[in-house]
Amino acid sequence: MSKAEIPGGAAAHQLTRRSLLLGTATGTLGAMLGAGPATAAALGAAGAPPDNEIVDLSTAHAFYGSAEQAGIMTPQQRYVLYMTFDLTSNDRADLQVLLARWSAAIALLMQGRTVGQVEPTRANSVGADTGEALSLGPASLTVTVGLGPNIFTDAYGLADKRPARLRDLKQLPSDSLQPDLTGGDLSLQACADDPQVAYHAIRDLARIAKDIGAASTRWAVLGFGRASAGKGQSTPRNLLGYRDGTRNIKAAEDFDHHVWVKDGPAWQRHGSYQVVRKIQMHIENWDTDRVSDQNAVFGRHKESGAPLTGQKEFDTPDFHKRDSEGQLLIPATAHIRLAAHENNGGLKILRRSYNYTDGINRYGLLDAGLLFICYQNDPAHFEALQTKLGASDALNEYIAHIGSAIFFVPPAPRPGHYIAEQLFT
Ligand SMILES: C=CC1=C(C)c2cc3[nH]c(cc4nc(cc5[nH]c(cc1n2)c(C)c5CCC(=O)O)C(CCC(=O)O)=C4C)c(C)c3C=C
Ligand SMILES: [Fe+2]
Repeated sequence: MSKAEIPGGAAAHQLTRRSLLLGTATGTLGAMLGAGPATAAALGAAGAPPDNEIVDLSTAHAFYGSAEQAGIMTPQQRYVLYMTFDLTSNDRADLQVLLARWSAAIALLMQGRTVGQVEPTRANSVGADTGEALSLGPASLTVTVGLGPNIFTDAYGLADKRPARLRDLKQLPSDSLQPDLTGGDLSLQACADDPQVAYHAIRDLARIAKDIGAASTRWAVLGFGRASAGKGQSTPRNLLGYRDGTRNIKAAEDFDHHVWVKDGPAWQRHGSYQVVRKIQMHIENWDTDRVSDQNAVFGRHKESGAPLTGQKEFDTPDFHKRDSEGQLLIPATAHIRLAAHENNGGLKILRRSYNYTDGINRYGLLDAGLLFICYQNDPAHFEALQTKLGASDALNEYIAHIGSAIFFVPPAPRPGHYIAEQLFT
């Protein structure tokens, strides 16, 4: 995804204290101050340095210009605000206006601009933009729009336009879905390196939907600490303490083969199917488990991220290797054995997940988990993996799938056009 300079003094913005966010304070400050006790203390037991990453909050991604919408192949930003919406109007013109106005607004937001005046010229009128992202910079914001299965019905005259593989997900083993965390007619995935920038984008887009009378909010999750890595990124950790994203899709040919839709009408090509699962973690139970057992759950070492058959994070797992007693080193129920493409006929999905927390539940326990977001050119690929994981994954003892949704993400519009415009022609 291309980086673009923002108009109006982005370069000046670039090196202000606000515009640079340090990946790990100990790591980057340690390097600036010289290696001292703080840096030494930050080294893990394995002697590995912390993951340094400097985030440039003046980076902007382009809304127009790529065939695909931003926010899928884009290097993963640090935060997400993910929200789904219910349509509140049966008039297809309202949906059309919503997609047109959202497209224009997203193009501005991704440049770090407002969607309208914060302080209107007529002082006694309502601001078009809520203002909380003024001067925060674009922060690599991407907003990705998804269309849910219920849009493609006779009610909107769109029944014959439904993408071939868009349908509700089938019931899956391990489903503990809560209706208020499930479904939606539209989705917005706003990712940014500043959570306030992501929040502002969704808030102001929700305002536009309400203003038109086209859609209302359904469910939302604020995610942090990206739990998977794209090309060129170091692998972050999920809330169970494991590196997540080591064997994620990174190569362009894998995107072509597994992520982008290549068939059907032109308006669907370069689109993708977005599947989202809100997965709650039983963190206190996990924290009482022995690390050897935790390693067996994933089939990887906690600190290094190496497979149990290797030494380094990116060593290829050997799913046949056994110990001297004939036991598989990566157990039969290990998460990576069940999910690996080698054991699923070559099937791969793109994971773009985030950690989340909802604070503390009514029992005083940590209410947190993983907002699992994945992209693939056929949602049956997610279903195949989750059918297997839901039935046998050792991880199931520590997680519950409580939310779920599926959307078709159309390609990016050409300049001067809006998302999914061809639906209405
Ligand atoms: C249906 C697909 C998947 C769900 C749901 C899922 C949930 C989930 N995963 C982790 C943590 C890890 N997953 C890892 C690897 C991995 N996971 C999936 C799929 C789903 N995970 C795949 C396809 C893979 C790659 C397997 C491989 O090829 O080896 C890993 C290991 C590191 C990595 O490669 O990313 C971790 C750790 C959690 C915590 C979770 C639900 C809460
Ligand atoms: Fe996984």
